[in-house]
Amino acid sequence: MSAVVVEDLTMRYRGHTALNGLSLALEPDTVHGMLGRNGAGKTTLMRILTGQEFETSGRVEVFGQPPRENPAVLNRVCFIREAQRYPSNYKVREAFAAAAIACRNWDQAYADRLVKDFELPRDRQIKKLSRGQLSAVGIIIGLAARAPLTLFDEPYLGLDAVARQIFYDRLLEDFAERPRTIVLSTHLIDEVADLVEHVVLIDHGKVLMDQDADQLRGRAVSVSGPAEAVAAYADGVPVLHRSELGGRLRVALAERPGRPARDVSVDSLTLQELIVLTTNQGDRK
Ligand SMILES: Nc1ncnc2c1ncn2[C@@H]1O[C@H](COP(=O)(O)OP(=O)(O)OP(=O)(O)O)[C@@H](O)[C@H]1O
Repeated sequence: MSAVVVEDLTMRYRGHTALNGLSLALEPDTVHGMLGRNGAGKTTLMRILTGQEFETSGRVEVFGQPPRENPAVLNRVCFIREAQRYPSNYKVREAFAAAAIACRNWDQAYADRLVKDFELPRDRQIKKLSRGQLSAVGIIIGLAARAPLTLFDEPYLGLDAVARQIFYDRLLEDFAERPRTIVLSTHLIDEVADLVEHVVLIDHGKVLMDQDADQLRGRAVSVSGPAEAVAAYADGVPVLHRSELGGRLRVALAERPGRPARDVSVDSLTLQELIVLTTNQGDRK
């Protein structure tokens, strides 16, 4: 059974459609990357999945039930947002104490290890933390909560590269021992390219791409060379982008067609390049 099923989901705010007939199924025990441009609808979708917002229309099920005002679902969900707020006078350790009460699967020993990894000052007031330290608080709560559905919405604003790597490493280690359904929304696509198992690309409130990462890795290519040779090589394959200069042609292809001629060069596209090209192509339609 899918962990999340969304069918024809629409969310309209006054005068604006944030989700526009979006359909999606997320497999359980998988790390999903949720990608898309600013304003694509990612946060709105996550807010609906976690019962913080109610859809205008459509079907939403999390673990087989609608999340709306449903403790049986919401007790199994943890949502960490970019600008997570805590009561302003809380100290770091008090935020964790509150999370321990709210989260059924909370692992305090694991939270303590993560506090050391991120070098967080436990006794400091949350409002005095640096931007990155504040993000680390959310990440620790999201990991130590061990919720069956954990959603991280751009969780690492201000977090330095070392701390981001600690997050990715701990997430993978913990996921290997305790598989659960994780949704990670991020704009740092290449950083998470090896971490995510499944990629969902949202654009203008719809799903533009919904694929296993393994199928995407190394599949899309950039091809360049003499225009005629490249055109012959690319024949019949979906073209994501095309540019021609002085008899030389460069195309980005959604799939690698096979062995190229000797004067045609073929390079793999990164996940980020593929996402950008696919989004641009979607926007042109
Ligand atoms: N409460 C609201 N009232 C009106 N419009 C809203 C509201 N919340 C979100 N929107 C609009 O809905 C669209 C989707 O917003 P959303 O926050 O879901 O995007 P996002 O994909 O998470 O973007 P980002 O990557 O910038 O965080 C945006 O155009 C946003 O301005």
